[in-house]
Amino acid sequence: MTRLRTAALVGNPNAGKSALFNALTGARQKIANYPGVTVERVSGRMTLPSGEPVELIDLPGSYSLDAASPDEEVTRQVVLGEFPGEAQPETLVVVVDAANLEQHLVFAQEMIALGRPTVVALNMVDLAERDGLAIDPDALSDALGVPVVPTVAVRKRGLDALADAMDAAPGQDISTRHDVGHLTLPERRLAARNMVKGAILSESGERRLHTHLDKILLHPWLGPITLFALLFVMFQAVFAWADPLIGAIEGVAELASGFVTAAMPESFLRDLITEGVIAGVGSVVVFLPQIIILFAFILVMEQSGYMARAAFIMDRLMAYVGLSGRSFIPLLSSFACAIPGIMATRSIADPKDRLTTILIAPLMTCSARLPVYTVIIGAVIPATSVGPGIGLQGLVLFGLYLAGIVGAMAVALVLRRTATKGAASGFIMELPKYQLPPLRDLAIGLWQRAWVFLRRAGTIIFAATVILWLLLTFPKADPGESQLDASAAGHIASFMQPAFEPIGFQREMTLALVPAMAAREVAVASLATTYAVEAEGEAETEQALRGQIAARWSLPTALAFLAWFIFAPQCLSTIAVARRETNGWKWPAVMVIYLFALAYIFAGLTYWSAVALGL
Ligand SMILES: Nc1nc2c(ncn2[C@@H]2O[C@H](COP(=O)(O)OP(=O)(O)OP(=O)(O)O)[C@@H](O)[C@H]2O)c(=O)[nH]1
Ligand SMILES: [Mg+2]
Repeated sequence: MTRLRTAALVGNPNAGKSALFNALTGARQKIANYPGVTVERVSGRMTLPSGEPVELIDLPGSYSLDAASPDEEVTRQVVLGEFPGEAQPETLVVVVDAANLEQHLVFAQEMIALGRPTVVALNMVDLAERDGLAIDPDALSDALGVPVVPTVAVRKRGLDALADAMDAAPGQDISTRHDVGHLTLPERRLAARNMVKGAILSESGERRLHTHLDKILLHPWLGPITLFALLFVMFQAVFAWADPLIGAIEGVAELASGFVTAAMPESFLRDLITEGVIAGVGSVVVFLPQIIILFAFILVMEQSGYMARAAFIMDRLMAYVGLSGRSFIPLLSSFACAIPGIMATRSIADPKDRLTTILIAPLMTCSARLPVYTVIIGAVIPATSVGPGIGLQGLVLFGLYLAGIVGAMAVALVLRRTATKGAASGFIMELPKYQLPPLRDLAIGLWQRAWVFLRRAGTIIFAATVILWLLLTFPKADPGESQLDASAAGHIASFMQPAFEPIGFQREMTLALVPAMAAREVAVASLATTYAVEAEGEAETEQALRGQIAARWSLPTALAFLAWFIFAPQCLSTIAVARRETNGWKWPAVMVIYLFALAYIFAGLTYWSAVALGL
């Protein structure tokens, strides 16, 4: 029996391993312009020019085999053949960044010293060239003692030559390699510097611009101000740009509802479609434009190289609460969704840092909260402007995000003094080059995001809404009784209501909290469906959810509901991932309890102070 030959892509973080992996295997691994993107081993199939199939493994980036963080540990185990159920890969493809060569050659030497068939992919030569840096691959190859192939992973350049070199790799004569196995780290650094010196053909001044950019963006106080301003613009844009589109989608939903009502006879099915599917699921789908705008900003920041700088800036601020800039990227991913955010904590070496980050990740405002926030802000906060180009609604949204961040930092501060006591660990992160975000990657990223959102709407949100609609519709009300009072859902809501009455929640809001455990957006769908069922038979009060809320909720009640959603751990999947990543129920339980407690307390404080202020 012949086993499939395997080759592993290894190298420093952000060298372009996953981009190369995608180019060679046709896969679609996430690539982004900051270190620590890949945190698991991923494999795919490619065929060498000789016709031989090879299993190619993409690994997390690593600075050394003396693994520090869990993702680097994966790399170490796979490379050394210690990964459970997997043989040691025959061929190593060391990916180095031509524009950061000196730093990348340190780990490359460690790989070559293992004495295995090895090929070096001199990647990102386009960026090096753009910077005016030309490297001689042959000189580098002589210095390293292994073949060096220039590549541009994202343009699929140099792939054939790389495949040829991989084909020939098993026949390499290891004995001609310089014996570098015994070198210490400082010696490797020195050797790397000399090798780069010897291999540079020419170097020019294009890098100057980037140095200048960094002087501003990494400046002790200009840097944080820029970051803050950027985030501010992002939240303004979420409202200002999306509003016309949201209005258009709402219009389509109303048309559809009208059409179904006209075309179908009065029936169970018709009510299910108009009240459950169109009112419920539709009320969530209208937020697609906002989700896309938010992610366009985040993806551009990731791809341009700015995000790593933001982490660098945040490092100092985060040190105050006992975290490092390492936690910044997992926390930032949590703005999309806490699940990838919690997964991304695998790149944090210190276990206590990591645990703290996992516990506070749900406080970052995930995109599922956006529909809840926007619908309520749209309903109760007037669309006035409070300054040139500054809308009040965008400001409130920014405030809610900020409240989540401040809450997370406060919790981190407490945790680091109690449950996860320990010294804050240091932070090393290389800063990627600036680049114009490749449009194609942007488009793919946005498409994937939109798809995730729509799939949630079509599956989990749809299912939760239909179940809720059934519970709202049965048992049927007697004449004179309200449908909500008579229904099973109404009984559940009435049962819970005493607990939520004191913090200003109305019964349908309390009810919305139950299905929202499946996914937060369902709170919106649930309110829309409840109002649609209630309005049934009444003189046509057909209006979008925003209008319903504006008519029914007082300002203190609406603000309390917003405050609740800043903190409430309303997402079963996040709890499940926290369990998996912490190997037990203890920490997820701590998380759920503290988050519910905060949600209740802050919703209550908000409600009572708003009432006291006469709002
Ligand atoms: N211009 C240019 N960009 C590249 C090239 N290869 C990769 N990139 C970009 O470099 C960034 C990092 O690429 P990844 O493939 O995610 O890097 P990685 O080595 O897998 O990083 P980790 O998973 O964090 O270890 C992405 O923004 C890519 O689009 C290249 O040859 N030229
Ligand atoms: Mg990767």
